[in-house]
Amino acid sequence: MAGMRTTAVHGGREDLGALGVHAAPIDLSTTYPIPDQAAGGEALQSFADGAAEAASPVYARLHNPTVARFERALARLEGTEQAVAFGSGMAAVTAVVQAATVLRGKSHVVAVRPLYGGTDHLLSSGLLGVRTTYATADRVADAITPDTGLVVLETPANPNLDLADIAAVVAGAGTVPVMVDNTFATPVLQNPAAHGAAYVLHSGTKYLGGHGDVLGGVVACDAERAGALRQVRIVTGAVLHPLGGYLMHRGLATLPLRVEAAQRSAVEIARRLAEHPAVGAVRHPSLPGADPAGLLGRQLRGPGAVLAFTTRENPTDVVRGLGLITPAVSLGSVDTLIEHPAGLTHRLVPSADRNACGVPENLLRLSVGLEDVEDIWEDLDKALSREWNSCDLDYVKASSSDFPLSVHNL
Ligand code: MET
Repeated sequence: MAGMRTTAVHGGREDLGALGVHAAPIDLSTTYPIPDQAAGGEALQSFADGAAEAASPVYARLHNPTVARFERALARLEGTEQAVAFGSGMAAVTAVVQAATVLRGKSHVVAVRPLYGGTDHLLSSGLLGVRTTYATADRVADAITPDTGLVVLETPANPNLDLADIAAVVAGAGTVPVMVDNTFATPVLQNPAAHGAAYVLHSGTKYLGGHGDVLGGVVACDAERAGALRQVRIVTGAVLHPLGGYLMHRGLATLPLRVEAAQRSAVEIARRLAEHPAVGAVRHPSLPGADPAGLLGRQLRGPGAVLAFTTRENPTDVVRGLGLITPAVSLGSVDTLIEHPAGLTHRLVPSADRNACGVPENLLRLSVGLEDVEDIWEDLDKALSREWNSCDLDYVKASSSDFPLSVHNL
């Protein structure tokens, strides 16, 4: 079997030699000529029934060959039979919830916090017609009811890098399928399907695209579940644009190298932040005590390149003092990004719920990019030291206990 880097480069390119091209073709057709109306009707019916391919794509909402290449490549990296791409990560989450609940006559979801704030908000809003019970990873079994259609887990978690044992959550879920958001780890560092996850979700906007210029989502799973996801995608129209499919497919070729390089810098930045007097707690799987269940090496092949830390001063003032690092949501881009979860990515999660799952007001999330590590550190150190030098020492003493790292409520 080919190695990860080889699969990343060659996945979805199997037919290019026969086509006589080197770069994957981009098919922008919205509709396809159907000389034989009956055959076109049969193809349409096949897609409506969930087929991955048919004699003609018929219409771009049903199938797109460029997007299908990206899907095949991602499925190979995740070790699943198939993958289904969507116009955004949130469209992908929505389709999984719809396929696992409404399509199966269920209306209850169990979710482990923290999750990306948009996912948390979607699940708690009731917009999709489901009720959600939030449980800690070790209490999932207690929250399951006969009406539960899906368990939702993100590990490493957005934004605080909490780690969960996927196989243990799958065991707790019993016959209920588990969706794991694998956006932070990428298939380079973790393959949740190998640990029993039924759906492996990515916001492709992050590491898969990798350059901050494409919005998309993708779900890797078995062929049967992929068929149901395609049925949902066809009816709801939550498709990925072919240019998005092309860019995410292209991004996969360099994914292992980008993740490995950013991860090396993140380990160093995490170590230095942990010693900085202006920093409270640092969350990164590489740090001592961050992986009590011993998941590194068993489930997670590396700690990744996203970290989080609390500041002893106002976090927005720290961000204001940065010059090189980009103040922005999202992650997994070539440049280092920093954001304030309580104010941005997790703003729509009630503050009491945020605090209960280890996302305090003074937490900053850092997605370490591909710059020289010394330049990233110089920028961070300067911004942190400026705040530290001007801060009130009484305040520092009073807040030195930091935040409870692993306090969650059912
Ligand atoms: C609109 S908030 C955004 C995006 C992204 N999912 C993140 O965690 O940063």
